Amino acid sequence: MIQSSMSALRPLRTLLFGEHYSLTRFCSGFVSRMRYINRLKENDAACLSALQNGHIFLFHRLIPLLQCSDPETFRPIALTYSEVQSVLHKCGSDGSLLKESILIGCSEQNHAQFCLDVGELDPAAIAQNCKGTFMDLRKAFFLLEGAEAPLVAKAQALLQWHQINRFCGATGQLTQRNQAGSQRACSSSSIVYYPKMSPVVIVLVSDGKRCLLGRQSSFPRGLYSALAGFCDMGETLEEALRREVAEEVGLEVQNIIYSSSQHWPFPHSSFMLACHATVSPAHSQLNVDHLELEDARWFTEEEITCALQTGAACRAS
Ligand SMILES: NC(=O)C1=CN([C@@H]2O[C@H](COP(=O)(O)OP(=O)(O)OC[C@H]3O[C@@H](n4cnc5c(N)ncnc54)[C@H](O)[C@@H]3O)[C@@H](O)[C@H]2O)C=CC1
Ligand SMILES: [Mg+2]
Repeated sequence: MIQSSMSALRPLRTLLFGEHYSLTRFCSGFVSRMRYINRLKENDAACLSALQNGHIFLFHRLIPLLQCSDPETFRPIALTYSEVQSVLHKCGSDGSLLKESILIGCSEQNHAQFCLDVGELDPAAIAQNCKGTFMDLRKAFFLLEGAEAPLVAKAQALLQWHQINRFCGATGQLTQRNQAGSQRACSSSSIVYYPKMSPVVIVLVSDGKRCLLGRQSSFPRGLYSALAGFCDMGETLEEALRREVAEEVGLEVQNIIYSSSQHWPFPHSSFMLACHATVSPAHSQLNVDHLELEDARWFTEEEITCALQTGAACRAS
């Protein structure tokens, strides 16, 4: 009975996951990778050994080292420990810098992944030795392969967090990081600091036919975006969303629906929580706070589709 129901499932499995699908491997691969990363965060010796067998992504003053396969596609360069050691030697460093690498993940091939900022060394020499280019993440972000953009963003965010959290806020003493770089601790106050993200709500408000987009004066010309704002201490997601929309465009929204979330590295790690919300057409008159937004407008679906298709600036009629 069990056997026959299992074999009945086989075509569906193949359809969903391909010929080489194996339930055991599929589940345990993810679980074991997550447990492995967790163990490396807690065990300095294991983390150091993983670094020696892992892959390292280089940054120079928070700018990632990338390889351009064609003008439209960039990839971060995964180097082995010995490759980085050799590049550092060629650039006049003794290689001790390698211990400052920070754990960022684990590849599907079970290689621990690290990032390292070589900010004290000559970027041109590093780039030449690695056959890559240091490229500002804001420019490269949308040209990176889908799965690699979050990894590079996470690496940059962690490197930045370490650079600006070297001292304990209570004692002013230098803090010490663990080998993985997943925390910093002050030996005087015993405070442990963890990498921080600021929660931000981003909301697409609709009146049933149109949706509301706004722009800050700092945005590139012609760029409009869904409204966004930082959550205040003590607020729920819904309270932050209602307050931000009220502050920025003077509307009271209803029917808040959570959609998805994303880490956003610029300028200092935000945790973006995306929602949809509505206002009734009778209450859609905008009262824009021009201290916060340069402009906000209602856009029709056709206007947005047209702007997305042409890549042109989204302009209201
Ligand atoms: N449509 C948008 O505005 C988009 C925003 N983002 C991200 O969301 C973030 C928040 O959006 P904004 O409209 O700028 O926020 P906002 O509407 O809350 O205004 C920013 C102001 O909030 C204050 N603030 C409160 N908590 C803060 C914190 N933890 N960190 C920094 N400032 C804080 C500061 O005075 C700052 O000038 C942006 O920094 C950006 O990274 C991303 C995509 C689109
Ligand atoms: Mg805002």
